[in-house]
Amino acid sequence: MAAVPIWTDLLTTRSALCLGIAPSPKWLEAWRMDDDLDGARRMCAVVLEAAGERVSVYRIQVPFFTRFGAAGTALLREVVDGVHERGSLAVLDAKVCDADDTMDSYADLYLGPGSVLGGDAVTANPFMGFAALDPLLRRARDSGTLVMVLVRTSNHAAGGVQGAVTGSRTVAQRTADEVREWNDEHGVAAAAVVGAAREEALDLVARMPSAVVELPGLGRAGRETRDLVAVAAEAPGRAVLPVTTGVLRHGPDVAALGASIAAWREEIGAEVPAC
Ligand SMILES: O=c1ccn([C@@H]2O[C@H](COP(=O)(O)O)[C@@H](O)[C@H]2O)c(=O)[nH]1
Repeated sequence: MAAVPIWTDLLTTRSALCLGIAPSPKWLEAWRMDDDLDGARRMCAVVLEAAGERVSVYRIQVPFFTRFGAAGTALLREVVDGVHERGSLAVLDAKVCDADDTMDSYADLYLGPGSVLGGDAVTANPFMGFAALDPLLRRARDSGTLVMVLVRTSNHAAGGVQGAVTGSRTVAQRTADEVREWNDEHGVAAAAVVGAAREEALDLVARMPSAVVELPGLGRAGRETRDLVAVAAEAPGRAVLPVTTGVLRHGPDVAALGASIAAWREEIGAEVPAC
């Protein structure tokens, strides 16, 4: 079964670059903007103006909006609408984790045009067991959206849990296999976050042949762009390469941000083959 067509179309025609939108206290201070709702609104407007239609996907950090309460949630919806006006897709990075009908309520909040926030994907944590994600995955499938399951994250503490061996596989490998099985059985709605180093990432991506895979790490110290591009090359039309720090550090100047986005596109685009 193939990856979701709209994702493949955008990832191949616009490049695999995904831009992070993160109106955090840290970035608002660095951009000399007030750490309040107006500051967050200004920052998002600058990011969207600089990137325009040059990125296929925006990864929006949900807590940096919801920390402002109901008004922050409304701003988040405005930003999702702005992403859609640019013909791009919005990943809502909320890392949800729960079970049963609680997951349905997360779908009501995050997934699809009829939801509160209108996202095209939401990130989800499988720590309660992969089967606990099922209600969210079904809602994603029925709304043409994706659940990006944390298969292997890039933070330093992740290895202790995700690298632990259960039977003959690591937890990350087992989760990757569960992503594949879900897509094979129910239709493609399970995507994956794979923030591992090159060899481990290659193995995990190969285990999920139909899944969209987000490969974090671009622009981070200690991560080589060529390694990420090599992994993305094994997942043509379904690899998403997010960058946040590597672009936002050039802000708030719109031209400098735009130049950085163009440079990242070139750096990854030339080497990621189309389908
Ligand atoms: O494995 C993961 C998955 C998500 N994140 C998130 O990324 C941002 C940092 O983005 P950069 O593009 O690296 O600047 C961070 O806020 C996490 O929420 C991650 O770090 N690792």
